[in-house]
Amino acid sequence: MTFAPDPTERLARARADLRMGVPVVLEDGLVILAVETLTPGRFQMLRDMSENPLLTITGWRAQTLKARAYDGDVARINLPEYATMTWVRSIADPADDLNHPMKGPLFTVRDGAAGPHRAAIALVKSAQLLPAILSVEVFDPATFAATHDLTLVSRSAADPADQGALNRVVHARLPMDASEAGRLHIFRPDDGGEEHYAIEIGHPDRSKPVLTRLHSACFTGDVLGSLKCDCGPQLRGAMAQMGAEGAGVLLYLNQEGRGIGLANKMRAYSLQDQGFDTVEANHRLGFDDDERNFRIGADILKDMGFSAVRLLTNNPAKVDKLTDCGLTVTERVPLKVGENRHNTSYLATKAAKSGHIL
Ligand SMILES: Nc1nc2c(ncn2[C@@H]2O[C@H](COP(=O)(O)OP(=O)(O)OP(=O)(O)O)[C@@H](O)[C@H]2O)c(=O)[nH]1
Ligand SMILES: [Zn+2]
Repeated sequence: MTFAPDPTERLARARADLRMGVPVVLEDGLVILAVETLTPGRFQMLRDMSENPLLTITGWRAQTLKARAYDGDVARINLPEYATMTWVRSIADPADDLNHPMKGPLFTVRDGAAGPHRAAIALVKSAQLLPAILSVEVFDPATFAATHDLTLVSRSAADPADQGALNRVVHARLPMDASEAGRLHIFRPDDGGEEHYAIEIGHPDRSKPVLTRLHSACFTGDVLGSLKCDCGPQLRGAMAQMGAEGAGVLLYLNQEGRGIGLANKMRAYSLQDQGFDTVEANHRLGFDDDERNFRIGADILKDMGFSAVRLLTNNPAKVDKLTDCGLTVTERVPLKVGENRHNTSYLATKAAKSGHIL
């Protein structure tokens, strides 16, 4: 027995380090730095360490930059001699793409293992940073990490499919506008990631399908009343329906911006102001159109004793994911509220490209 953190527990440290610009060491023998938080001092140290540092971006970002992605979902680019911090940043961040479209030629690497780079990209994504990393290889990663007091993580721990289990923390009574018979439950993952919430309304019968909503956090829509999406009215509409029926469960999942985080969502909004739609903006940033993991929702529902749901959604992917996770979705209940002149094209894009039912 030891007090030392296990590989899953070390993930939270690794995410915090990367967000501060501190390198992280992968057990496969890679020292990585997030491009978004790169500092001049550490950039220089990385260059001094190796003749050939690599800059890894996602396949989506490579597509925008017209770079070859031999590894499919990631592209490992040789860091050119002339690369400055500004140049590296411009590879990761599309903010200025339209003014400076030509950044290459970019030489993508074919040899060597892509797996550790894929894990590194998953790690910076889970830290809600731009999906781009700089790396150098080290021969003895454990000694290197110990010598420099860096966090050492295993590739399997960084795999998002292998995320930590959720634990119940507490629940308490919460009277609300939608229903005075409300309870708020808090769930905490054991990998130090975001907490998620379940709002239980009334006393749903566990032996029958429960009216359910999987709501993804949207600070702009839920709190600020943004008109760019339909989240705020959907949140309140779902709660009102549960209140009217006397029972229901709303999962408030902290997966802001379809899982890319608020800062990246605002980067996507800037790109949308340049004329790209919600899906294209995610891709130009290097993300998939939807980075959420709905298994979290399924795990919470099961933990609360529910096995069958009537799901309030216009998104068939949510139905499929819950079904894949062993829940029975007896009905998809449409939730069509909050359309306005600012979000018509956003909703149309979700219907055309993401399979949403209008
Ligand atoms: N990346 C990105 N995220 C967005 C954008 N607009 C809204 N979001 C996020 O999208 C999520 C909203 O999704 P939900 O309403 O839960 O689900 P949905 O997939 O639209 O399906 P419904 O159940 O039909 O509402 C929230 O996390 C928002 O923050 C955008 O333009 N870009
Ligand atoms: Zn929203």
